[in-house]
Amino acid sequence: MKFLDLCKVYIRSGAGGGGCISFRREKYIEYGGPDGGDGGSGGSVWAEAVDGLNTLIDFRYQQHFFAKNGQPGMGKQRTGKDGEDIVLRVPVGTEILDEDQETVIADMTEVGQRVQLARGGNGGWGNLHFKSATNQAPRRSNPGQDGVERTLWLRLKLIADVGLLGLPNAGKSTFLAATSNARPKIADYPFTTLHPNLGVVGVDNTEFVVADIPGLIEGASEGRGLGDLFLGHVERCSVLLHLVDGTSETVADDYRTIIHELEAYGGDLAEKPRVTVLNKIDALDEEERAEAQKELEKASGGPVMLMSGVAREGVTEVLRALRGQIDEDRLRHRPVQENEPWQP
Ligand SMILES: Nc1nc2c(ncn2[C@@H]2O[C@H](COP(=O)(O)OP(=O)(O)OP(=O)(O)O)[C@@H](O)[C@H]2O)c(=O)[nH]1
Repeated sequence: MKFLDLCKVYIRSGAGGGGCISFRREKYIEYGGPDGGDGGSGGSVWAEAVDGLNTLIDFRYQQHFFAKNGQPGMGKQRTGKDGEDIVLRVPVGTEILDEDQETVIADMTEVGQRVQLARGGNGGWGNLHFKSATNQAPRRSNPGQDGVERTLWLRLKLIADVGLLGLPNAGKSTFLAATSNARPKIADYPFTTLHPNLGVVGVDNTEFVVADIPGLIEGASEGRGLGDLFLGHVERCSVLLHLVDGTSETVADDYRTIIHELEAYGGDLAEKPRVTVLNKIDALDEEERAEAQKELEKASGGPVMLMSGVAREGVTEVLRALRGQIDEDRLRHRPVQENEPWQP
């Protein structure tokens, strides 16, 4: 799965078709009046934010978007055909920038949002339009208006759906590398992850974005360690994935350390839906698994899933659980639709 967050596109709207000069010619009718039709309009170029996309990869394969010109007008008062519009389908969170890469033309933040990037040229008037009391046989028509050509940049700012939490060495980078396109550094020492890594994760033909947050340590919310810097990113996630290292002697304490940090940070972080996972179960036998799971369930007061990022055991189940939470969150935050019955 590839992932791209900046790309250049060339767009051009269609020119309008020219107006037509023509006169009615029929048997037994002398001096038939003007009957030249107008040109059709050129196609416009639009951008539309759509659901279910989270990369700009398609724009690597196609960068040119030229709408068709309008057709010229014709005799017998026939108007030329309009050029068809072109729509660039972009993921939600895409910014459209001018050629300078600085001026933001549009920020596509909502599904269905549509912005016109280049307007198609108007069609020219045919000579029928120029008929007047003093000029019954005008030999005049207008050319169509030119199309507009632009170079634009698309920049995708992904907002992570899932924030990965856990003490240093809990296996966050390993999980992200195993499930997504992200290639984080993995090492057997704390704080391998210095910047949040974003990865697009796929499960059951849907995708979502996971952000790896550098290991939280005690006191991170007061600015110690690196964690605090990145808690801000977690704030916008709809669900948190909390990984606990199953090989630790102190799983319950490890769990609480993170929860305390979340509470200390404030906002609604601690109230966010969470999926709690006991990781590295490949290194535990049956009995140790059960014991650690029980301990963690007691500490968290909720269900605990078992997983091994390395052996890929239980990974799909965890991804499905996350997907479920993301969907629930979307339903909760969805704007009320028109005509939707009110529900208390
Ligand atoms: N046995 C076992 N080891 C694992 C598993 N997942 C990760 N590890 C090991 O645990 C160590 C730390 O893994 P990372 O993925 O770097 O942990 P992290 O939570 O991202 O660590 P930081 O980036 O430092 O916060 C590495 O040596 C991994 O090989 C697992 O499922 N089973």
